[in-house]
Amino acid sequence: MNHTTQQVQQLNPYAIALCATGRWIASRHWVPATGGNFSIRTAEHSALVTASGKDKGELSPHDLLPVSWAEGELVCAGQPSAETALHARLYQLDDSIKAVLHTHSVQATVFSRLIPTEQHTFTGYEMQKAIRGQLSHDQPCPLIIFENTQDMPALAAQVATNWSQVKGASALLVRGHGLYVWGQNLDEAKRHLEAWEFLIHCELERIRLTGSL
Ligand SMILES: CSC[C@@H](O)[C@@H](O)C(=O)COP(=O)(O)O
Ligand SMILES: [Zn+2]
Repeated sequence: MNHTTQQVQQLNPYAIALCATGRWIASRHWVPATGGNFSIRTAEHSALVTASGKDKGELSPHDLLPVSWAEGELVCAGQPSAETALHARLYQLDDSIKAVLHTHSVQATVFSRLIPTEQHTFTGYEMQKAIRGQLSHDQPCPLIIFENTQDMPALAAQVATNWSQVKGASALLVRGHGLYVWGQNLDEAKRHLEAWEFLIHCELERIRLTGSL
């Protein structure tokens, strides 16, 4: 990145907003040890994606790399997140997705390893209404769990194959790994993240106290 591009990125409102979001997420202890990654859509076939290996609580705007995709090919000048393929696939699957946030919280990681099935349905929590499309605590709120892999294009393909089950929930869990959420803008993605982390935390406590899945 040349000096002029770097200066432009310092003033990029998308990049500034994602850095602030990273500080907020890190303050909740949801992205330890460089875990997690974030992106925000900048046009139909492009997004800013966090650079790989950064402390996500200490991002500066030049750690947000422009990534574009066309006909399945990812193009980026630097080294974007190792999980860029999944971010890009989510944007391709749903035009209304404008931001994607991925976290590695203790609660999501432990919860994903306790649940043996491919889906867990939340019900009875008022907080479910913080999620787009959820109108009542009584409305079942499913969360799909994918098996972890280091092959990100394969995970992205799995998500695409199962998209009809996933999209209503605005989130997915990767077993032993972490949570992905998305939204129609960055604020909605943040709200979904906070709501899902809360719901997962509640379910984990319920399972711990009752011993029942
Ligand atoms: C701390 S290792 C975590 C990584 O393997 C990965 O899962 C992750 O979320 C962060 O990868 P990154 O390439 O920095 O975006
Ligand atoms: Zn991760």
